[in-house]
Amino acid sequence: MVHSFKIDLKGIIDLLSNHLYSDPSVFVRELLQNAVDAITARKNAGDRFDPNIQVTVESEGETKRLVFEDNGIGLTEDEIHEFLATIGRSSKRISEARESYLGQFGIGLLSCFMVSKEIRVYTQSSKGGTAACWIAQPDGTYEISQTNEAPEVGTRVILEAREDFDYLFDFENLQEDLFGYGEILPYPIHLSSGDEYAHVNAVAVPWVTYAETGDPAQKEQVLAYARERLGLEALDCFPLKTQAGGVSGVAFVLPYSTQSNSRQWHRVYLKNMLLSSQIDNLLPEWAFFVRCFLNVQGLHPTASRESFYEDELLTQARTELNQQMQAWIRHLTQHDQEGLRRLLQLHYLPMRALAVDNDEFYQLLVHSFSFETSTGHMTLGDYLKSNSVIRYVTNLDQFRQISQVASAYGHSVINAVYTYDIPILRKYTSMFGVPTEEIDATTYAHTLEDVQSEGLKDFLLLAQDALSSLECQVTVKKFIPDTLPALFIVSEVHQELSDIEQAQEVSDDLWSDVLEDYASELRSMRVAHLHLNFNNSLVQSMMHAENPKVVRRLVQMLYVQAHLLGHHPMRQEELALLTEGLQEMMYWGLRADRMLN
Ligand SMILES: Nc1ncnc2c1ncn2[C@@H]1O[C@H](COP(=O)(O)OP(=O)(O)OP(=O)(O)O)[C@@H](O)[C@H]1O
Repeated sequence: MVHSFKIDLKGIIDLLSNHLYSDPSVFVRELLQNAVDAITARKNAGDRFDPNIQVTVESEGETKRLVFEDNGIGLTEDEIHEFLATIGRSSKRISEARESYLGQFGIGLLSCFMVSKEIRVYTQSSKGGTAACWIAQPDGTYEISQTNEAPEVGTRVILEAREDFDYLFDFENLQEDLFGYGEILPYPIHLSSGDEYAHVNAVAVPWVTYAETGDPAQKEQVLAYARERLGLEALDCFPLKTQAGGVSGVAFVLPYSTQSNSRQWHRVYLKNMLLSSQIDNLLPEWAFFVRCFLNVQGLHPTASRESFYEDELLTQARTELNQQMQAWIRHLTQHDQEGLRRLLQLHYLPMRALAVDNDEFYQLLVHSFSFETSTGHMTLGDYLKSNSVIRYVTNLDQFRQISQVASAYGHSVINAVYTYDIPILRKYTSMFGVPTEEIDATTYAHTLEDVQSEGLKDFLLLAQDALSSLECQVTVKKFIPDTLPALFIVSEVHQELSDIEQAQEVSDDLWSDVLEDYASELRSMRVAHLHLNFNNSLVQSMMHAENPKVVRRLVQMLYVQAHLLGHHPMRQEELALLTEGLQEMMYWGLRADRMLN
């Protein structure tokens, strides 16, 4: 035996009116949507008329009454029974022109029970016949009668505010809601309450026309709208338009930085009526740096109207939007370098993160990413114009140590210490075949030209002795610039040793002893190098100086100077050398002065 489900009418009405929506003010949306659909239906039927929506608030003692009137198609008595009074039945779903309507589920009107004890409808069909009055109760009963209070053609819905919701019938609240949902509707919405009146959607919205025409001359107006209406000082804006789903709108480039994983909420209208300002499944995931205003004609909203169904059409629309956003970035790379620079500067990290993950994006942007190099700040594109190998260091100290010498040799080295620098540079090899080379200051120093000379032996012994307490090896090499007397290169181990020694200086005895074991192990590795520059005139004079005491002091001072130039932390040893050395040199200066006079 086949049975049919039974329905608890009261329960269903309660569910559909009180528990489907998160916000009671959606009744305004449902009434507005019905008025718009009724106007569309009358137009579809070929009637010529001036569409109009009139909302009036009347007060009677403490009670507030909302009168919502349209001059749309209206309903005959039969249609009232069939559509208005049949839950889940919609005239719009069965219409041939169903795509032109906003509603489809046949439940929206029930949302009025959230705020009103009854729903009263006066309606006159454009097809003629007698006008009818329908009064519905939340228990599922209704009365129907003839009336002479209906509009000439159209429908008037009357709600009486429940006490706890009468604030929703305030002029300001209604104006805000009607404006929010209907700002870009092409039909006039008039609101009046006592002496107050507003033509809610009187002002044309510039982004809607800009989205249609794409006319750059309108851009300033659109940006001004964002500034004044939304408080958004957008960096830029550009139009978006898709075939699939009939999306058209504008993307505003955000003036503040965002996370690459933070999805933006976009304000989306369906057939000119606000669907939601929190739609997040229409734009590609990487659209974190824009906020979009979109008007959609042909995508399918979910029943709660909080998002769109994930169907083929939505996928296609998303693909088109993705391509258009990429095209905009490509346009920047080709025609608006300044705009691109601002965009990359502001959304520095997320743009780089995106490029690492997304090949298309990488190809689009990698040449515009800017890096610090030993020859100044430049984009990777400019770097590659004069470098066939991408050389980079991954440590700031190393960068400081070698950048001076590298530049003099015509090598440009990239300082790749910031987040995503390394993966971005390495990816270049796999994408474009240009080799990358990670450079370490120690190995770089080995490429400097050695000086082989027996005569240097004594000098080197003396110099080495001058630095005996500093775990530093002295060599003589030839390098440019000639003006640079010495280069101090520290390996990672030495760096570690310095850190330990600094920690020892501020530790108590016990802890300092514990650290000492480790420090002495590292000390035995002797991993810091002072490379004296054979090309430098001061070094030349020093090598030929007669007095070993002078040579020792000069070596020590060059050590301290090179140490400082490399931005290495000064330990007590270096500070002591600096103080003693300066004093001694001042003393020598004074003595020389005395001898001359
Ligand atoms: N202002 C109106 N003018 C003419 N007909 C109306 C009006 N309001 C409601 N109706 C009729 O009542 C039916 C039910 O309306 P209701 O708002 O409950 O659902 P819907 O608009 O069809 O769909 P949805 O639940 O998706 O909003 C509509 O299909 C329409 O036939």
